[in-house]
Amino acid sequence: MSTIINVEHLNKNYGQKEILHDLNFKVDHDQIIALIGENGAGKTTLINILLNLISTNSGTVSILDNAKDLKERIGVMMQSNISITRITVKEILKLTQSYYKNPLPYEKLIELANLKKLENSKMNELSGGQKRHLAFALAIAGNPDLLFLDEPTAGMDSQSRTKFWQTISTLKSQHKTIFVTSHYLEELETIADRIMILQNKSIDFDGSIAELRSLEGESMVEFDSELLPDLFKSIPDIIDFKNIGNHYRFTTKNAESLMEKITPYLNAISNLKVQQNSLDSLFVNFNKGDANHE
Ligand SMILES: Nc1ncnc2c1ncn2[C@@H]1O[C@H](COP(=O)(O)OP(=O)(O)OP(=O)(O)O)[C@@H](O)[C@H]1O
Repeated sequence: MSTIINVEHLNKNYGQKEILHDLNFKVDHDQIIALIGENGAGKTTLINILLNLISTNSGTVSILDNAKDLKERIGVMMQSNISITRITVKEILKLTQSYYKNPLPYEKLIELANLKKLENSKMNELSGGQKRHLAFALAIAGNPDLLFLDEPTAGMDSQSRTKFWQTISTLKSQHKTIFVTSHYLEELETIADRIMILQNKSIDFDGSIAELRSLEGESMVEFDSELLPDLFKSIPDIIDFKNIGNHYRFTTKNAESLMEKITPYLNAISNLKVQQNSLDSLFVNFNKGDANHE
């Protein structure tokens, strides 16, 4: 099978400012890739380069092996909402479908994008969240193989977000490849096959969430105790330790060995909580580790 995205030695500057430095990665079929990074890290810049909307300073980018029908096979939902016009949702979707050889059937399209109740609304009458639904519908109208989603759920209510990610899951099961950026890391956590962390101008981490956990800590253990913090200092495999007043919080690679260590003190411990580390805290730890290494 061909490679969906292939990036080699990609460099990008805006004027004197270097944004991306020597990026190298490949994306294969049927994957959901989450590109995460702080504001200004360069995520949108990278997507714009992949879409050939802006140029690189050097390096090569190939999408779908530069197929002749490339435009037909890519769907895009950018951060900014579509411009406002007075035509209806149905009219713009039908028009967009007409540009493609094998568009999604109209009924399927409005169902997937959650637009059934809005098909006769004029575009300029849609709310911010509803415009995101429409932007998504326009992105998938052509039944693309590769979908770029830049902050897709920004402005959507929580029910819509849940439905949106279910739809993304369905699309993946239909062999679509999805490249998504979002600051809502808890949403990406369950859906992404692969996490790419963009920081310091390069891809600093590229792997599964399980791999990120093995690097940055499987679990978070929290409890309240009157005991002195020194008692807890010799516990192995601790990645991060916080003690505020009576509250203790450990990020650990090995929750079992931590539990063994604290078992003798269980009488003096309350509100014990053990949970798998979230993508949010993994990302924070990753950033912290990176800052410490600088
Ligand atoms: N056209 C431009 N000209 C000059 N600098 C730009 C331009 N577009 C973006 N930048 C700068 O490039 C950097 C990366 O911006 P980019 O929009 O790619 O970040 P991002 O990771 O998508 O951020 P966010 O999470 O806030 O959307 C930022 O410092 C931004 O100010």
